[in-house]
Amino acid sequence: MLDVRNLSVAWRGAAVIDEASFTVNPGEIVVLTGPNGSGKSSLIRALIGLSPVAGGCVRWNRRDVTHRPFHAREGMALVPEGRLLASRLTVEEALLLGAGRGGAVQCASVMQEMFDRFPILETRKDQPAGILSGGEAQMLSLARALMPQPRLLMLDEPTLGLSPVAAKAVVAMLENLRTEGIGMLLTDQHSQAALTLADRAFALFDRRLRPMAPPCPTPEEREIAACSA
Ligand SMILES: Nc1ncnc2c1ncn2[C@@H]1O[C@H](COP(=O)(O)OP(=O)(O)OP(=O)(O)O)[C@@H](O)[C@H]1O
Repeated sequence: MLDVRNLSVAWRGAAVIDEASFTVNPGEIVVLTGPNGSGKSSLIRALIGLSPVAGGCVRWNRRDVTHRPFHAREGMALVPEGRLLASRLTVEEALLLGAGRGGAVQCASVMQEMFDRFPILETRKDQPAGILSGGEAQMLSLARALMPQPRLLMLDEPTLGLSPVAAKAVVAMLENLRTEGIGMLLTDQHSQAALTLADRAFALFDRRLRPMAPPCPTPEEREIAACSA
């Protein structure tokens, strides 16, 4: 589904990523970990055209989209790091903003689907997004990214700054999305929580992306870890 080959990223000539290669398939969770400033955000933002690509290519459903505009990447969605939601919009308005090009009827039905997935958002739908707690705001970011019904979600540090309970709720939601066949690429500095989810994981260090050893847990090991968490 997503095939990244020898992708290099550079900000104003300063290399951040050298020749990263990996794939993400439907229903697969791929984790990128690495210290602060290693280039995790730059890498995932390059995949949707927000960071400057210095070489290599991004293939999306077998099409080269490396230098194509964002609309050529329909089916990809980004959940950015931190609380980037416009604080004065209500929860409902913030979701509508994520809906994209669907008609009113389709939009209403997807919105209801989001409220079914995230009941807390329905109870807060008329309130400003800016007053949500960290965990609720993360749920809203996730719901907003799901509104156009993507097949690949890219999540930048989805559990950063959350309480253990809120982080667990996000992780459970990602597990559910995986069972629905949505592929996910997520960055996580504190790799432990993310690695319990990972089908494959890579570490970014010295601009290079390296497969992580030891291998990621098997599905059975993940289930045991989830039960004992
Ligand atoms: N818009 C930008 N313009 C210039 N340089 C940038 C820009 N965004 C990121 N960088 C640089 O790219 C490098 C990697 O930053 P990036 O945010 O991708 O790392 P990260 O691994 O996501 O860090 P963190 O874990 O702290 O969020 C840093 O040196 C940063 O200063």
